[in-house]
Amino acid sequence: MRVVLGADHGGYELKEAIRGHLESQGYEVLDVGTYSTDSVDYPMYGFAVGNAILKGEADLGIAVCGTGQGISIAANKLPGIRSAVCTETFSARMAREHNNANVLALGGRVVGVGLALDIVDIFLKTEFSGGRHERRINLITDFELGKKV
Ligand SMILES: O=C(CO)[C@H](O)[C@H](O)COP(=O)(O)O
Repeated sequence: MRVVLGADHGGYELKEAIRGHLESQGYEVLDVGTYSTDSVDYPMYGFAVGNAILKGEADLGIAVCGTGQGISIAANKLPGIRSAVCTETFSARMAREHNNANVLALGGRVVGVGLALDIVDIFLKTEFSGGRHERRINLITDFELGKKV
C-alpha cells in the first residue's frame, strides 16, 4: 500500500515518527512535507495530501497539524477526499469501515506517539465495509459532482 504523509510544523515530529513506523512495516511512503519545524501554513499540506490521492500517487493519506483540525478541513475541500480527525482507535476503525475515509488527520499536539501509531495501524488495516454505507458515501459524491441530492 502507498501512503502519503503531510504535516505542518505542529505535526512535523509526529509525521516523522509515523514515516519511520510505516517504512519499517514495508509501506511505500510519499512524504509531501513539511521537512522541519519552521512555521508553515497547514492548508498547503492538506491540499498536497489530498492531491496525491486524487492523482493516484497514493492509496491513503495521513495529515498532521497541531490539532488535526485545520489540515483536515483543508483536505476535505478537495472533491473525492474524505478526511477524518481521530483521537482514538474506534473512530479510526469506523472512519474506514463506515465512511471510507481516505485521509486520517491527527493532532501532533493532541495525541502521544504511541496512541497515534495505534490509530494509524488500525486506519490503514481496516477495509470499507460497503453495503448501506456505500449508498451514504454516494450521496456525498453526488453532492460534490453537483447532482441534486
Ligand atoms: O493545528 C493547527 C491547525 O488546525 C496548526 O498546527 C496550528 O494552528 C499552528 O499554530 P501556530 O502557528 O501557533 O504554531
